Amino acid sequence: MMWSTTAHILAPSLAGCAYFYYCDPRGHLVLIATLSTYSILAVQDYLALGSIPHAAYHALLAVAAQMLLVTLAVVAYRLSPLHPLWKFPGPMLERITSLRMAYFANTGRRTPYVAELHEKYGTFVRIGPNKLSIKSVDAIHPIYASAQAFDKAISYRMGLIQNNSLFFLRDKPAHGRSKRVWSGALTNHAINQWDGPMENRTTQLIDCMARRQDSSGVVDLSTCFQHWSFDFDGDWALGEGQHDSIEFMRDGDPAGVVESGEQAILMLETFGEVPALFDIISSLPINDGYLKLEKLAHKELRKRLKTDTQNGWDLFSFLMAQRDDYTQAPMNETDLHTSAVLAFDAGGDTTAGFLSLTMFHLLHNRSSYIKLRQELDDTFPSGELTAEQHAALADLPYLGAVVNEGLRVGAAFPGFPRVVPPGGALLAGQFVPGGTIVGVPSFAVHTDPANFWPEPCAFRPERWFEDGLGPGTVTRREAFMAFQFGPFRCVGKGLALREMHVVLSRLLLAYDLEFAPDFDPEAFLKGWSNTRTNVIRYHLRVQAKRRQR
Ligand code: HEM
Repeated sequence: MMWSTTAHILAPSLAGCAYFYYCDPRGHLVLIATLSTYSILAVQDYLALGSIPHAAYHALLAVAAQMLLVTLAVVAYRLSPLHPLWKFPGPMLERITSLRMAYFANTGRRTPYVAELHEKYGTFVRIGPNKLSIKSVDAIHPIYASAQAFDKAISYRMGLIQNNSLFFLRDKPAHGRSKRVWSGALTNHAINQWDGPMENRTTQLIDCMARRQDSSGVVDLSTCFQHWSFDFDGDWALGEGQHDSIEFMRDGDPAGVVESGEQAILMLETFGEVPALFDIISSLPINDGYLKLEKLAHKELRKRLKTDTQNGWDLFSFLMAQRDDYTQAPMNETDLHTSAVLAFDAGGDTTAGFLSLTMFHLLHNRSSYIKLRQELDDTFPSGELTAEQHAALADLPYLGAVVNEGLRVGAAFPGFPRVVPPGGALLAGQFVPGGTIVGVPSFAVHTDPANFWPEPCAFRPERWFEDGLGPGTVTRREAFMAFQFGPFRCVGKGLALREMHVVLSRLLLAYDLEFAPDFDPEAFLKGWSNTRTNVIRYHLRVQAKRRQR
């Protein structure tokens, strides 16, 4: 009896340890194996003892003992010198589990926490059992930008949900094919086609702000930016006039679609830290709240797929053309659907967040605001900025510096996770074993005095000019990671910059803006968290007065 009990506990425990050691554990398989083991043990005990409560209880004890043994073995291994990442420093808890990092990702604390860990431990920090954060510009090129840039890590796997849209593709050839299609929709020539709709949408934004002002002229600018961004994204992704339920500047967003998109990203980031748990969570029926954006995108896409407009400049004209191109792997309905959601998540929320942050810093640093307004007034003395003039905004030096600086202080991504190829790699002077997940934390790099000096944490657009903050100004452009580098870099960079240039310029030409009288800048900064996109919990509220000319 004793021998058989020991075998019941030890054999599955050893199998469990071997699985955890050799494989990337899939949560649902672990769950199924545990439940199966429990059932087998319970049936065996029932056949031997003839009592259901006893059999259930004994099996529970045996499975609990197995889980305890596996957990102890895994913890011992992760802390031991046998672990390949043994030599790298990091907090004890992160060496054992990624659960705390997942919690911080969920609460928006992950970015500052990783930056604090680098302050304490230096360039390399073990921030997960098999994960290193490397705060070094030297690591950017080999990990992200080189011809042999590393693959995306399993953090980009959405549990059991199938998602073959560009951002989630980890297979390089498939990713490359998809990227070519998206890139076609985002060339300079393609972006220029959107100047007209962008001009219309920005005129709507100016009117929308006027409509939403309260009696003292105060308006929630963060919400206006979100609505502008989703409306324009709808045009760009699905075609102008093709999405009548994504008109948030006109109709508002009573269903909370924008927030639902943020929630979905939060879920992805949280469980991206513990992909095995994502396998389980993603197979459960989840709260509908996360799916509002998905459902809306799906509804609009179904309508879009029925139209004949395949020769436009919108993303779906390109994606549908690829679907009909039989030299490529076919895009099915699910792929198109996930691409529509990606267009809103990657394009809408990101730009809106950066617009809020950049405008906040401009209003907080009045001299920068005045300099930018002067540059715009000198260039557009009538106060009018037409669609044909959009592209030329890229040549305005102070506007460019303001946008770069907004992206530098706001790009709080905690590190885009990639996998070191088999055989390992030399990164920032240290050998890192194959299979390790690595990332360079952009916020820590962007605020490192070695890369941006003086006042690395302050919003100072002048730093983007030579010696702009005095002799010895350090501005290492190779450390500027806002759009990432290499094969997985942001495909929407050109469009995002155009959007930021146009919206900021039109707003400063149209309005005199300042913080609302009761607006608290500290609360804004406290309420800002980065989960991948910037989440602004305490919205930017401004007093806006139409400028007279
Ligand atoms: C200020 C605005 C934006 C910023 C700072 C930004 C930044 C980024 C970054 C850092 C990545 C790499 C993410 C990673 O490796 O995990 C990325 C990827 C991506 N971005 Fe953007 N983005 C912005 C706007 C946009 C816009 C407007 C679009 C679409 C029109 C877009 C579409 C995408 C897509 C599809 C990817 C995935 C690319 C791939 O996997 O190859 N982004 N973005």
